[in-house]
Amino acid sequence: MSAALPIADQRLVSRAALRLIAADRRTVVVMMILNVLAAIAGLGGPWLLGRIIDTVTGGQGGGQGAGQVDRLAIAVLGCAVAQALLSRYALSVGYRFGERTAARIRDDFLRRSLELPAAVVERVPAGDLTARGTTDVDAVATTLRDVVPGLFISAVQLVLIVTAVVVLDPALGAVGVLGFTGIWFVTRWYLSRARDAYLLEGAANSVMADELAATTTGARTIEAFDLRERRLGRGREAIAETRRTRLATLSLRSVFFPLVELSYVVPIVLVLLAGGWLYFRGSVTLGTVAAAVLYLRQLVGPVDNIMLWIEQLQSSGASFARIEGLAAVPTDQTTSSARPDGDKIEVRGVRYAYDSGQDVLHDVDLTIRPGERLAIVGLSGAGKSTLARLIAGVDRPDHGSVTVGGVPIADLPPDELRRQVVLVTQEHHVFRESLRENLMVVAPDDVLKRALKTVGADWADDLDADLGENPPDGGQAQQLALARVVLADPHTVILDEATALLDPTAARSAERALAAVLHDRTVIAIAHRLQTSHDADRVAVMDGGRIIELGSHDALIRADGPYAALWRSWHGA
Ligand SMILES: Nc1ncnc2c1ncn2[C@@H]1O[C@H](COP(=O)(O)OP(=O)(O)OP(=O)(O)O)[C@@H](O)[C@H]1O
Repeated sequence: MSAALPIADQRLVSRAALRLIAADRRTVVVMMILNVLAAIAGLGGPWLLGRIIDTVTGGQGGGQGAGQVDRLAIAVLGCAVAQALLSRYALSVGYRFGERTAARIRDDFLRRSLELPAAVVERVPAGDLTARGTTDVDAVATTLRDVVPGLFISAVQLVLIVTAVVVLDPALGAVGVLGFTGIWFVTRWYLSRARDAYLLEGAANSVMADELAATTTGARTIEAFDLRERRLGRGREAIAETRRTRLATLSLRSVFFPLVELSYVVPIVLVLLAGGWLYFRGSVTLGTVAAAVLYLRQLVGPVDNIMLWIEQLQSSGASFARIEGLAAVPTDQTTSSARPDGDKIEVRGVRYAYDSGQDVLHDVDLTIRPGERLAIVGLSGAGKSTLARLIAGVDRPDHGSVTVGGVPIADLPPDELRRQVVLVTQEHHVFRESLRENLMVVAPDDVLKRALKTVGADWADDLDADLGENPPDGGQAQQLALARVVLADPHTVILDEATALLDPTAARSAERALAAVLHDRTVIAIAHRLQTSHDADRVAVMDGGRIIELGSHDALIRADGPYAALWRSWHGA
């Protein structure tokens, strides 16, 4: 168990973000044009106010001056209305862009989750995939919808306002821009720490989700083995770690925002000082100084938003890196284009270890002849299920090869693999769908019903029955899984405790029925019952990750080796 899913590096995240923007580039262009127009309209106000001040201080009294001021004031109002309308329109275009892009991310996540090799999904902590698919996807979707459009507007406003101050008076513009450099250093300090801190927070969330999932799904086991205290301890540790990582990001924010607040005052004070000095020297008018200060005051809005959103971008950037991490999972699908030549399965010199631990299979050699019935027996932990997974193409051997018709089984594309080998274990998933959809194939009703009947599923007469509302019990789910195998009709079926959840009579009848359907198929059965190995053409005896005996039941009994001993112990002799 356990290796967590990878996290995408910054290069992959940037590339993914550019891909999302490119996918909706027309909207992005419209958004950009609307924002530029809105920001230009916003620039009119301070400039016109500066002109009003100059008109009044220039001593243009009387009717002519008042008329001029009235016209300027109406223009200020016009600019404000135009800015509001354009911004509103830009924002709604932005929201639509955000929602569409969020839907794309959700869609990609679902597709990538489904493409993950089964062996990877089995080994990653369940909470990790769940947290990425819920908390992380939601965080990115919210950011895309609310933050990205706003950030865009603010960035355009920022550029235009700074340009306006410089055009208004280059000297005052230079002082203002100089005053804002403090924010640059504060932001750099924050950004250099924030990504790692948010990644740690995301990882802690995953662990907590995993612990909670394990506690809820394992409720029965916890009760049976009195593991309450131990689970509580694990839960508390996970909660404490989540709190610690959240406090770390919180403390970064608690330094960042006050420093940003302070940085706003600096450029205004500097421009007032420089403006006053230039005014008394007669280099600028009072209106120009007032307009420059108003512009710098206007900068506070967009810069404030950008700072706030940079913060949110950090946390959702970490979420996006976790979502994109799925793309970095090696899909292991070196799908072979070669088609198997025949149905013979060959296991040659196979060694295998779980997660780079110790080998649990050592130099296993086995040839399975088409149409034969092979029973694999051995004590618990001998390696039977591991060998079954390799033959089913779920895992790949670390050394050696497992092939069908000369092609490595794990390299077969999923559709081809399903036609070749199907592994049936006691873990069957029943989807919250109709019985018909749960059978996984499109076939006429009578074919589906015949398959269900074959495996003794007499309860399953209504193909439209909603299994989400009336979930089948363990035995019924097992019959459903066996019916899926009958319908998939592969040439090799591996049964690993496939009937363990049925009562002995039902199990015997399901096995017999299955044997009838699979009479010309290759069947590999991990044998837990005497009858299975007795009825097999050959029996492979495993011990300590090796095949130590191979032959027919009769021959092995005659040889009086480990199988004969096992057989006697099964008999209770
Ligand atoms: N997912 C896993 N991660 C790590 N080790 C594993 C995993 N599954 C099995 N093992 C180890 O591999 C070895 C072989 O296990 P395997 O399940 O193949 O044996 P088995 O003969 O099928 O046993 P059983 O009859 O109890 O199912 C055992 O030592 C087991 O602990």
